[in-house]
Amino acid sequence: MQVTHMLFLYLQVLNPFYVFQAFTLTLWLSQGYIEYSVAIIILSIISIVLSVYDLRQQSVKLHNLVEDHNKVQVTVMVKDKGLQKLESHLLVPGDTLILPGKTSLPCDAILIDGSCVVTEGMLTGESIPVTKTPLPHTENTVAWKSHSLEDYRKHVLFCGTEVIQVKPSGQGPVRAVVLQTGYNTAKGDLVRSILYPRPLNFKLYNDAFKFIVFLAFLGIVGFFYALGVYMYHGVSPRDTATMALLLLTVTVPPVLPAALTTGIVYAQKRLKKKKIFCISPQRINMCGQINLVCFDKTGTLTEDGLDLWGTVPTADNCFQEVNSFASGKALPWGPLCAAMASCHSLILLNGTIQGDPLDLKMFEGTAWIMEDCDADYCTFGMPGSHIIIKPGPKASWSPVEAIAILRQFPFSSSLQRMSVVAQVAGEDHFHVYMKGAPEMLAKFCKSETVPKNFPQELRKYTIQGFRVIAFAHKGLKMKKLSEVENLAREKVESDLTFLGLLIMENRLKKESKPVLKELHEACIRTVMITGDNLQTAITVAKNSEMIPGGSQVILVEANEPEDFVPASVTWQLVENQENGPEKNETCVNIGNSSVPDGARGSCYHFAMSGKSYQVIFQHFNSLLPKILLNGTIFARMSPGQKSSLIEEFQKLNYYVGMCGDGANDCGALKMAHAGISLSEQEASVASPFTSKIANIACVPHLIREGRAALVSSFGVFKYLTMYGIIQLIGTSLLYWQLQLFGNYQYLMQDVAITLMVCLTSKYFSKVNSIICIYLPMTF
Ligand SMILES: Nc1ncnc2c1ncn2[C@@H]1O[C@H](COP(=O)(O)OP(=O)(O)OP(=O)(O)O)[C@@H](O)[C@H]1O
Repeated sequence: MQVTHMLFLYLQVLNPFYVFQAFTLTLWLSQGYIEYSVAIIILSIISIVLSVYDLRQQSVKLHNLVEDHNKVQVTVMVKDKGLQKLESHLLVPGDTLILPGKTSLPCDAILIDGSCVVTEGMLTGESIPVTKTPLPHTENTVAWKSHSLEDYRKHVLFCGTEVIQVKPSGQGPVRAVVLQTGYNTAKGDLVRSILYPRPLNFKLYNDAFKFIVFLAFLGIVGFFYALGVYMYHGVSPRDTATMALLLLTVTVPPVLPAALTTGIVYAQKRLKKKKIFCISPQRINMCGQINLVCFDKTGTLTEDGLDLWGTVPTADNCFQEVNSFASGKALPWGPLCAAMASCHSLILLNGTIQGDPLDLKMFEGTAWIMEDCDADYCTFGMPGSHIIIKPGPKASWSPVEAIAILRQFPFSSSLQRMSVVAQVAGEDHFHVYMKGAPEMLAKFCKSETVPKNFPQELRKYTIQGFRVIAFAHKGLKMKKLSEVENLAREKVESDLTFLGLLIMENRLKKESKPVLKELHEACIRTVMITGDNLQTAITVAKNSEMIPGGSQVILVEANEPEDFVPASVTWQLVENQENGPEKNETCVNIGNSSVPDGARGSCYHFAMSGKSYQVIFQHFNSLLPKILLNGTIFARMSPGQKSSLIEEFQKLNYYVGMCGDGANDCGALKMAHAGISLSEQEASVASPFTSKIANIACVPHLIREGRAALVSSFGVFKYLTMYGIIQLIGTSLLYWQLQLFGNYQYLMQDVAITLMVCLTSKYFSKVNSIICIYLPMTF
């Protein structure tokens, strides 16, 4: 919807504050305050024009963001008529779209034939290519969304995203069926949440409103006082009424509501210079109130491009020697090397390999190369239109000439794993390779293939802060590609053989430590919410001093109820973990839930996994707030759990900031009072704030500017209300003598003094560091 200038003007003039002002001006004009009234009319016109211009700018920006994808030409398949070109706004759910190549998607659609690679940066802020696969053809009658569980997003092309590559299947062009259009799309939903944000319970606005009501009450008292005085002196009823109404208007300065937004305008300009963009300026004031900031780990606190450290293969169910990458030797050939070379969702785009930074690093580590399937390989008996990988010149010797990646079951944060089906050149059967979070992957492996010392080996690396990925494999007995194409994910991801671990360095960004220190000094709590391993998260938190040296970490583990055993929570000091789980452990059962005595000091930090969080959320809801008061590390959290945690913090009256970089943080970014997405995309609807500089230094900048805006709005508000009360008292005293302030006195007070205070507020609101202050939010 395009909102015109005239509509904005109309809405602005009908604003109760301008209606009140019109009433006041009429009164003043009737009293002969000509110069003063003219000055106020000029100021009001300037103020209305500026706000209309500002609103229109915001609306045009948002409109362009929405409209860009609405004006494309699309090709649809029409029954009995073949292919037809039409304007994208004519699409309706159920149309069959043909995707010829690079294009912007004007609607949400489900892929039914062929696969394609898209960038979803506009929706998620993350600009890495994502592979979309067609909806599998299954015979059952279950709705496709419930059938594919969380995986369904892998088949859906979202409006506003860009298709950068299409891969037709053997059966014709890439086809998708339109699911939703316009405001009903996922993007429309996000835009709606910007236009009509969730009402935020902001104390400043609530208190300001209460104070205005109080001033209005004072005005009414003044009104009756004036009536009394003028009637007592026998003044005509008409003049008495005018004088009484005049006193009523004196108390509430008409510029009051505008004063609350002055700071925001200046703060937004300063943020832009620091490459922090904002699509919801009302949130800036709220940033000043933030007293808890949640951080995602990978890509936010730590570097995105991880460095390879080593691999630990298994043989005969035992871990072997570590192959270190630092030695410079090529990774020796073996099943683990084959898995690393083939289990990823990288794509070849204009000759360069692109995709998830983790996948990129891992593939580089194998020194294999990637090619699109060409005639050569098809002569090997390999099917066409798939990615082919083969040993590069620097790779170690391998008996395998090439591997074709035939099917991908892409990675998702909630699944914590991905798998591929591949075929080795010259072989007539297929292989499944899987990689993912070690704890998750072990669940899909045959237990006898997982080394007995798996937990200890994993802990050995995670305790050093490494990021660990595990690999597994199985052979598929099928002979035909068509059988592979119809395989369900559950069938592929079962009974695997554990292959080993890949260990990656997880280096802190250089800005992380000083920023966390600054936040601590300002008494702002910091919390880590990550999808990574719990021990890795604890180590990173210690290294970054999110958990200061000398503090103790208590591991909270909660177990689901089983048959006759109720749900339980166990507490364990991380330092005591080596002593074995039996020792130093306290069990707390339902009905007897309490936080251990030792944990009440602030130098204790609770750490828990997403699984434990879920159990506590469901079975120990009254215990949750107590844990959250000292909870600092939340690991292996799914995207849904991340946003639920933010909501729980908000219930404890925290003003929560969230800083994240990936698609798995989107829900949490939207839920927080101030979500900051680290993204190269300026125009993203993923969160209210976007920082183009990919480190957490934007957090103190934003809090500082928020506080500056808040302090200046509050200062101007205080000044104006004080000024209103002084004017009420002054006028009341003069009324006693049946006198009034002169025209020029009002002119000086209202225009010269008040206007100056509002306009120069930007100079007294600039702060250079966040200090530990308690902002004056109540009167
Ligand atoms: N491309 C991938 N393929 C397979 N497994 C992966 C991949 N990327 C991450 N993982 C595994 O899944 C886990 C969860 O990933 P997720 O992206 O949710 O969080 P993260 O990147 O580890 O951390 P953060 O939430 O701090 O960004 C990771 O810890 C890792 O073990």
